[in-house]
Amino acid sequence: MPGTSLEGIRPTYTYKVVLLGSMSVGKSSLAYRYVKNDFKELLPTVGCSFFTQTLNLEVATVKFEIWDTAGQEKYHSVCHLYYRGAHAALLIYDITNKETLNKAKLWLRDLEKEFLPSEIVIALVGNKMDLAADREVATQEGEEFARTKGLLFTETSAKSCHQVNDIFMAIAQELLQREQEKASTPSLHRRSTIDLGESRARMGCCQL
Ligand SMILES: Nc1nc2c(ncn2[C@@H]2O[C@H](COP(=O)(O)OP(=O)(O)OP(=O)(O)O)[C@@H](O)[C@H]2O)c(=O)[nH]1
Repeated sequence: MPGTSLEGIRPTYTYKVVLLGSMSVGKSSLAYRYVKNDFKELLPTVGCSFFTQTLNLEVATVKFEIWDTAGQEKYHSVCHLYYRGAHAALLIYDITNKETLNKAKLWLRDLEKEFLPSEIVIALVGNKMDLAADREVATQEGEEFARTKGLLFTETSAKSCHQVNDIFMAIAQELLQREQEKASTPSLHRRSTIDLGESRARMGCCQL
């Protein structure tokens, strides 16, 4: 019967996901790997770039709008504009560079000022796992920090395609679970649809 297929009744959720982290940790490479399943040695980001990816899951369609921010220090002051309205954030560091984990902790503090824990899903991501021989950050260190802060955690390699799909899938699952919880407690504020005014503001910010 028309309109009663699984496709017809499956809800669609659009989520803004921001990638945050120091310069050269691999933000663009992770987005590129996830969306294009490819890796390029040079992907410099000026200001901000934008990717979309759609996941057709059994219970819902999830559309990710992935905002890739430049890690250069000069962009840090405008970054709160990028993550405004975000549903999820990937805090990315480079496992071969301890300082990038310290910077990720500062990004987390920024996010904590802007969002309640229930408003955003945050994943801590140690990238460049293929360079484990040059590791400066032990897996346990990232894992332990993520656990104390209630973050999702994984180590990835955009280059060798390790755990890249998995972390985005974990984020999708967590967001959908929160949708279910919200549906069963209707008084809570729903954030699954994109407000057009808000969306226009975001486009403006991307032209910085
Ligand atoms: N070995 C290895 N190199 C990587 C990986 N991910 C990224 N790179 C390299 O690290 C460098 C920086 O990658 P980008 O993706 O441009 O990093 P970014 O965080 O987007 O950098 P900005 O846009 O400057 O903030 C590039 O030379 C990439 O090829 C990885 O998983 N493994």
